[in-house]
Amino acid sequence: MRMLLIHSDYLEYEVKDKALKNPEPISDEQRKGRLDEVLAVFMSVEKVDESNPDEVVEKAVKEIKDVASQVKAEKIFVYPFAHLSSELAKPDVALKILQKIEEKLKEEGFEVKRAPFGYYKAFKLSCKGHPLAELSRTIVPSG
Ligand SMILES: Nc1ncnc2c1ncn2[C@@H]1O[C@H](COS(=O)(=O)NC(=O)[C@@H](N)CO)[C@@H](O)[C@H]1O
Repeated sequence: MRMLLIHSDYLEYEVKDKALKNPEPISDEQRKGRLDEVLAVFMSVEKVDESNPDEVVEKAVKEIKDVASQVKAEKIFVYPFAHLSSELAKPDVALKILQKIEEKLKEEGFEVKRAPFGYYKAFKLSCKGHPLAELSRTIVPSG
């Protein structure tokens, strides 16, 4: 999994067209979303992650928690992003992993939003620009 973490004043998105034949079903209220004072995490789930999704979820949550505590972010935006890797996992596996990451981060007490999966989306992002505001992480299952 490849992650790009941007500590932001805000991230907002608006769903446009379908990018997959069968994107994740969403409600009308999920067509737009915004969080302020947020750690935006753009994530590409990779083929290699399919071998041990649970381990990837665990490692990703640990990394995100670590960065969130360093930048003192209490809100996380989980953003599916297919452009950080050329070895993408299948959409059904990717969605499950992203949903689990969202769930675990909520259990950890963060306010979390997840952008809809399988859609083209317009988005606006305001990066804070401090030294830790732009980070990337690569996570691979050990087994
Ligand atoms: N492995 C993945 N990791 C993260 N997001 C993904 C992944 N696969 C699909 N998506 C989601 O599905 C959308 C489209 O995926 S894509 O790889 O860009 N495009 C395709 O798969 C093409 N078959 C259709 O355009 C992405 O914008 C993202 O929302």
